[in-house]
Amino acid sequence: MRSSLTPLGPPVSRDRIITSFPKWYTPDACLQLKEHFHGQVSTACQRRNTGTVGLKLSKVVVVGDLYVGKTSLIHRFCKNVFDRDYKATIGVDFEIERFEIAGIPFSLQIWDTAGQEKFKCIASAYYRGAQVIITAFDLTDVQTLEHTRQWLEDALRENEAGTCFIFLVGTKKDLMSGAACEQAEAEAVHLANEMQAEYWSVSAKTGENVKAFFSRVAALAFEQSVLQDLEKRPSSRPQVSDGNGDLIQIEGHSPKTQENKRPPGLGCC
Ligand SMILES: Nc1nc2c(ncn2[C@@H]2O[C@H](COP(=O)(O)OP(=O)(O)OP(=O)(O)O)[C@@H](O)[C@H]2O)c(=O)[nH]1
Ligand SMILES: [Mg+2]
Repeated sequence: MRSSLTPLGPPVSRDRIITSFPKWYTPDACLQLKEHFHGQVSTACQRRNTGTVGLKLSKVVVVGDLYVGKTSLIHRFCKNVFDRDYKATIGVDFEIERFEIAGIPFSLQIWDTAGQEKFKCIASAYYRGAQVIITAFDLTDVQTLEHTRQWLEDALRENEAGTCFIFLVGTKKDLMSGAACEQAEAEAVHLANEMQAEYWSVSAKTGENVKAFFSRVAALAFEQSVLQDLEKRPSSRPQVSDGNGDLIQIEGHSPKTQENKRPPGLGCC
């Protein structure tokens, strides 16, 4: 993960305060099923011992075909607006969204990229250093789902293997209902599992699931950032798990738990 330092700002708005771990959309395609912050993370937050996590920006990159609704999704979350007119993104754009998670400030830098082929080489220059990759498709257009594999491959090529959380997001949920929606979601869940991604259906038009989705993204990125920060610290004593996900220290090793043995971002359901 590549992060940059950002100055402290005014207090975050109430709806960006996360106190408990946000839930997945469906247990059939989710990155982790646990409902609480990692024991070490909770302890670090309580002790305000989260290092530089509160001062950094975590990079989120949103990719997918043109017209699937990437910009609309980001604008719904960051500005609470929806524009029915299509204005193609040219190259890239970004928004910074501030949270308070378990009492610690945390910011996402959300990169909106162009889906149009002619802008692809500009957009792909910004894939590097992503902690989260969101691959978006239009629930009403199955071809856009098929193309997400390629979008993901391109984004992963610019990042270290196993370091990114991957989300697959079906947009325009307001246009789907009944059996057609169930069918589209079932196909997407299947692909999400192949991609080792977490699946969400959202609507930028109605706002359905948009806040819940980004809260989930923020919480997973935050937890990973705190764990990485803790791991980087020199430890004079080795540690063993006490069986509850917390650690007991012994002589001379760095922290390791059941939960962080697998590189975060690889499906762990
Ligand atoms: N009904 C409905 N329309 C949506 C939704 N999200 C986006 N749209 C519409 O879909 C069109 C494309 O949306 P954009 O957000 O501009 O798509 P994009 O993926 O950013 O497109 P590029 O920037 O070209 O890659 C616009 O006309 C939006 O109003 C949604 O949730 N529901
Ligand atoms: Mg756009």
